[in-house]
Amino acid sequence: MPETLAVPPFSARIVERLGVGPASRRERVIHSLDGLEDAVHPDALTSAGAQLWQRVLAEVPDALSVDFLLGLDAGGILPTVSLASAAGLPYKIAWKLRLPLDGAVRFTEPHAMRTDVFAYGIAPGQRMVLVDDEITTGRTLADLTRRLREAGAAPVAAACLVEDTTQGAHALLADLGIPLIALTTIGEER
Ligand SMILES: O=P(O)(O)OC[C@H]1O[C@H](OP(=O)(O)OP(=O)(O)O)[C@H](O)[C@@H]1O
Repeated sequence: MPETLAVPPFSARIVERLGVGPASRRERVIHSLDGLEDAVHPDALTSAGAQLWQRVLAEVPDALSVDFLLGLDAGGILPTVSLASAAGLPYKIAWKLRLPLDGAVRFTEPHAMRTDVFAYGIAPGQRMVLVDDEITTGRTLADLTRRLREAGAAPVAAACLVEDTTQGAHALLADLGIPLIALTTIGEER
């Protein structure tokens, strides 16, 4: 019996991609289907955040010293809140919304209908862990990483609930010096 991880249904794209990879991998994330018909117990959210934070700390011990978590609108919001709660760290959300605020870090989500995303209130020297619900190509987090660095900030790692390992995200982010830590994966084992 494979380990079942609590992954509330934050993104329709996760559900769409459950057909990727061997059945044993699907069983590990099948819990994400629970929320399509049944209400999700809040313990699932708490558990997902706690498990993911333990994995982040195992790979990036200095993650505890970051200034905040930076999550992505929209699917990344709930995992960011649950991870921040587990970590005891503050969080910010990068919004798909242009607001009349100075100094926004603008980055691109290539596949989205609204491609422009804005991280507000980023200051030089700030360190952060990036958070999203599911990572497919990794191109969104790669562009965010580059733009944050241009602004003088320092992303140190990325955390997600589900990584599709067929799309090269791990290698793309590793090339940028960003370890990608996933609660679970779909697709082939790395
Ligand atoms: O690894 P990538 O290929 O860059 O894709 C990852 C992004 O795709 C999803 O967002 P999406 O816009 O599909 O949904 P959302 O707005 O509901 O978060 C997901 O939440 C990530 O932000």
